[in-house]
Amino acid sequence: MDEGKMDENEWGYHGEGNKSLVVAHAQRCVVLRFLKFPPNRKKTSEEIFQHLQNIVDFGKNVMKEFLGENYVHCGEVVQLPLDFVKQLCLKIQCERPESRCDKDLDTLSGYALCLPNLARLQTYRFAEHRPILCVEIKPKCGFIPFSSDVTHEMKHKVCRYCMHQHLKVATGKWKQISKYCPLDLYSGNKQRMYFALKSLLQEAQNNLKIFKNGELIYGCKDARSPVADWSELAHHLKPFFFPSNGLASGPHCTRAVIRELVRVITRVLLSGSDKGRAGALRSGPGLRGPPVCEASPFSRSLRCQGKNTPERSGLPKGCLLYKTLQVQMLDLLDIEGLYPLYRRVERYLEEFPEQRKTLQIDGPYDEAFYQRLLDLSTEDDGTVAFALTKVQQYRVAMTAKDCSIMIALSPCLQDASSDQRPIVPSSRSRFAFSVSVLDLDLKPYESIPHQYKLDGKIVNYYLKTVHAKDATVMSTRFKESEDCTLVLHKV
Ligand SMILES: O=P(O)(O)O[C@@H]1[C@@H](OP(=O)(O)O)[C@H](OP(=O)(O)O)[C@H](O)[C@H](OP(=O)(O)O)[C@H]1OP(=O)(O)O
Ligand SMILES: Nc1ncnc2c1ncn2[C@@H]1O[C@H](COP(=O)(O)OP(=O)(O)OP(=O)(O)O)[C@@H](O)[C@H]1O
Repeated sequence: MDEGKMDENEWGYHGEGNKSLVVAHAQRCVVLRFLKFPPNRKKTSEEIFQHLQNIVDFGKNVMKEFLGENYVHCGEVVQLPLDFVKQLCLKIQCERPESRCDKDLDTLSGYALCLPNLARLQTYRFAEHRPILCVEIKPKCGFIPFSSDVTHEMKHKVCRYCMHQHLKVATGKWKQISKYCPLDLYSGNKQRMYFALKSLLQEAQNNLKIFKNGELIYGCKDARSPVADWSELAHHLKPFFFPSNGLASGPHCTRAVIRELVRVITRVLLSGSDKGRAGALRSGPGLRGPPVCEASPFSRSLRCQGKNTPERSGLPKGCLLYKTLQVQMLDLLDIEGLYPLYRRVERYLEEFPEQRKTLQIDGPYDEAFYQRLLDLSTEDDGTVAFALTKVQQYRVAMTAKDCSIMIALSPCLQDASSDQRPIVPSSRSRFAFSVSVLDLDLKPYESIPHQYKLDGKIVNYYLKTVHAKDATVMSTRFKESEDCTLVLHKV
């Protein structure tokens, strides 16, 4: 990229999250990722450069090691003309969802990350004329805490995502509870994975987006986005999955297309080579938590039918979901066990503030930082060193709980032998695919107290409302059955 000759007209709004905004080049397969800040909290250019460089280093030295070279794209920090950034910011403003406008794009430093556009097959430097379909999934935390520090029994039964749904709906973030449960997606059981993916398609929230040729065609821009329209989605997808047959439109066609999509995504998610060192993190068999979440409609319906809870089929060790889950499980103590250790580090830093650098709280995220993450002991010897290791592991785990997976699918030409990339078949077509992870920014040390408070809020809200309601239903049912028994007895 020639940073000297930047033209804002060649770039378009692509998407944004809570902390960054992404623009994509119209022709080339690259994006620029800018940081965002609340209006009154601007940082210096030097701080922004360091922040972005830390993101790159963390990707290179930590996440590539854990997840594997092929899945992680670190990009590079680029310095752009300020005039270009200002014009670009003005140009894209009208496309930003209202709910994200509480933060402004950083237009003062001129720094951004330049990354491959993962919504297109990243193996190409230049956009092809071949159509490309891309599915982005933010799977969230795929396990139930196994830590003995957990004080609420409910946290050993219902996963955080399912509990959090109730608080999110109550606070108006989303309109309705999703049937998606991360434990179903991470189960490795195809039936459960289909259910999870279909649930994401029904209620995408910020967990699913679909792009066609780089354009968002499905998924929420914000809570006010219109409800999911499967027939419109099927209309977009039909040429990919049924390229040459005249499958009639209508509900039958919609179902067939969605079924194909879900099957292909499941296959891709279960594929992968065994590179990366997530295996070094494998915890013992006792340290895994229950395989199902009691709130998942899938396991609930099995229970209602009197069937056993499904076995943990397990994910293949080479696949990205497996590796991501291993990194998530670096959260060995749960926030309840971690928080006192964070306080220990805090007390130490209050006494010796100059040690912040030595402890690598704000980087550098180098090989030494990575090596310390591999110590999975949970025996607290009372030292700051132990507390620090657990704090850093927790930050990395939280990062893996909030990252997204991008799956890019491109229909294969007849002579697919020339294609170097893996292929996934569907019933009527074949796709070359690539899988990547994005949003691997290490969670800040400062967010730990917020995590602690939020955790309490999520659980208490769930216990107060949903569980209490369930208990009322159960006791009514119990009363009814008692009444019933009494009646029978009398007769
Ligand atoms: O706490 P959670 O689980 O709600 O996750 C936050 C996400 O909300 P979600 O539940 O996925 O809708 C949240 O996503 P949205 O802004 O809601 O799209 C962010 O990803 C946030 O990360 P950060 O503070 O920007 O680094 C996420 O915060 P972290 O907890 O990962 O720091
Ligand atoms: N390299 C990339 N290629 C294509 N699209 C990307 C890329 N990086 C980010 N995006 C798109 O931009 C969106 C926002 O990016 P990202 O998730 O990194 O933002 P964030 O603000 O860090 O997220 P969060 O809300 O989790 O903090 C993503 O959901 C994705 O659709």
